[in-house]
Amino acid sequence: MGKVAQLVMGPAGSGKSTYCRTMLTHSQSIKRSFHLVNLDPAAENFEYEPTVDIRELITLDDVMEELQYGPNGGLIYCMEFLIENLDWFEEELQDYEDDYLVIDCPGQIELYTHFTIMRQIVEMLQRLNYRVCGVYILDSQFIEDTSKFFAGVMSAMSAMLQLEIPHINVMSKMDLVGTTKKQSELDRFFDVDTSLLLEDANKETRSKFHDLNRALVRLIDEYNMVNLLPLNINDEDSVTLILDHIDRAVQYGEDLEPKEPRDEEFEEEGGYGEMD
Ligand SMILES: Nc1nc2c(ncn2[C@@H]2O[C@H](COP(=O)(O)OP(=O)(O)OP(=O)(O)O)[C@@H](O)[C@H]2O)c(=O)[nH]1
Ligand SMILES: [Mg+2]
Repeated sequence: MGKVAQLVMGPAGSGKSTYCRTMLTHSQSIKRSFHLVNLDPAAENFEYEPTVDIRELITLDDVMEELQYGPNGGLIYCMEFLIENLDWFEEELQDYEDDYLVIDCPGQIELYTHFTIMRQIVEMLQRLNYRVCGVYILDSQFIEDTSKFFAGVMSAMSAMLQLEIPHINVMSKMDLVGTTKKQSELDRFFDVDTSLLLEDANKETRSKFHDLNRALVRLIDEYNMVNLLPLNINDEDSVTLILDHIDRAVQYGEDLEPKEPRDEEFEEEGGYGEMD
């Protein structure tokens, strides 16, 4: 089946760790074996024990205490330390020959805009024959207004351009907007109609910014940022849909041989009717 890794990125607090937890729960219900990899040196508790954990190499608390770094500088220090010790990471991954990783990343936006750290991690995974899919999590507050939406989309786009891997964007915390926004307002962002976006953006900004709005909308059109998938952690279908997109992006399972059912399984399951 080959090796697959979801690299879960996004701004601080956007719901990356919750997404990873939701994916792991989902994987159990569909009987796939996913491994959680934690790359956040400041992470606290996990419901699922990470299979690989950067905190075994370095923790943010130690860096802040011993080197007197602040939290943001300290985090970048930790990630650079990981890059200097990529052989540690490689060794930790060696045991997993044919596997599926869900990699929880830190929320420092700098990692996705101008540092090359994530790119180096992707290159290492590719060297180990992982097919990597970028999963960029934006939370639903980014659809509160058009300028926030632009800001979110720009950050997702910079990650996408920097990493050059199959990429999907997920809008998390949709359970929080369900009741407050009308479906027609939501469609504007999910099934992006850029002319409506431009209209809204122009209403929200002074006229000297209208050219900029037009340029941003054109960029969204050209890079096909329309692909924003809603995640409602209480709705299994939304998780299934996201995983389907990722499967297609990394061509998961395309190299699988069709399986013959064993006789007893076949009978228990009631013949061909129940097979998947
Ligand atoms: N209602 C709701 N709350 C969520 C959802 N996803 C995350 N949260 C909450 O948002 C906060 C941040 O979620 P995390 O999953 O820790 O976000 P993160 O992106 O991993 O955060 P950092 O690692 O600190 O960057 C927590 O209080 C979560 O409980 C969601 O889908 N719905
Ligand atoms: Mg987190």
